[in-house]
Amino acid sequence: MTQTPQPDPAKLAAAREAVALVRDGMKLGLGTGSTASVMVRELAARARAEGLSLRCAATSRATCELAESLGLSIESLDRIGWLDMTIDGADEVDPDLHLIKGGGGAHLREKIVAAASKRMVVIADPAKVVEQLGAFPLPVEVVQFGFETTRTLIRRALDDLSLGDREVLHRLKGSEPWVTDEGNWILDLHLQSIPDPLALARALSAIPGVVEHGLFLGMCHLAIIGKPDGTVVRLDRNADIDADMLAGEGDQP
Ligand SMILES: O=C[C@H](O)[C@H](O)[C@H](O)COP(=O)(O)O
Repeated sequence: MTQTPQPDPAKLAAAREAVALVRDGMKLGLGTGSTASVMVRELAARARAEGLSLRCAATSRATCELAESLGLSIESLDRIGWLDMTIDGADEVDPDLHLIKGGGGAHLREKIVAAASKRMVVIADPAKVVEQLGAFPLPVEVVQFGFETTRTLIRRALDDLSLGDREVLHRLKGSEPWVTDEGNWILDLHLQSIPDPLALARALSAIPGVVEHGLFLGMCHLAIIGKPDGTVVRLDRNADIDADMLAGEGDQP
């Protein structure tokens, strides 16, 4: 029998803390990625042990398959309607709880599900906590039609924001374009830093051909940061971030 590998202790701690927020009868959004997968496993185990009745919407095919394989019932978002809470991972979290998401290419569905939720809870390990967004390449989902034109329009928008000369790379899987669950392609914007996330978000959203970018601004209500020793830190918006939480320092996994 194939054994599930032991989860990273920091991700497990964050996932457990988030799953403890779940109440019987809730309607939940389930995120995507390695941290969200740990959460889905914990949620399924708790639901089974306590007989919780939950209705869940998944943010990707991968999460849907995992959740269903563990006995969670997945419905379409439109069938469930508004959700009580979404629990998801992130690639970066800043002190305002602005996020970069989409490292796994799921940010389009993730953003729709988060927007349909009363509360978005992000779970992450300390490496995701940053003072300023942008070291992680910003994913932008783009339709295939006119792809190079859209890429040029994005480069011009970056120029206008004094973010020119940055790499705008077509995400590949092997030698083929990486295709999202919605059948689109992804550009990864290697920006190093994003001094004005709101201006960038507005500029990207205004470009025809851009379906969705990975900036989640003002959407996250609570970030739960798991640490390798199994403890967690909760970050509310504008809470001071302890220096040792910052990426590259302190308790790294
Ligand atoms: O598209 C993927 C999602 O936005 C993930 O939540 C994000 O990439 C974090 O994933 P992980 O928990 O694997 O680092």
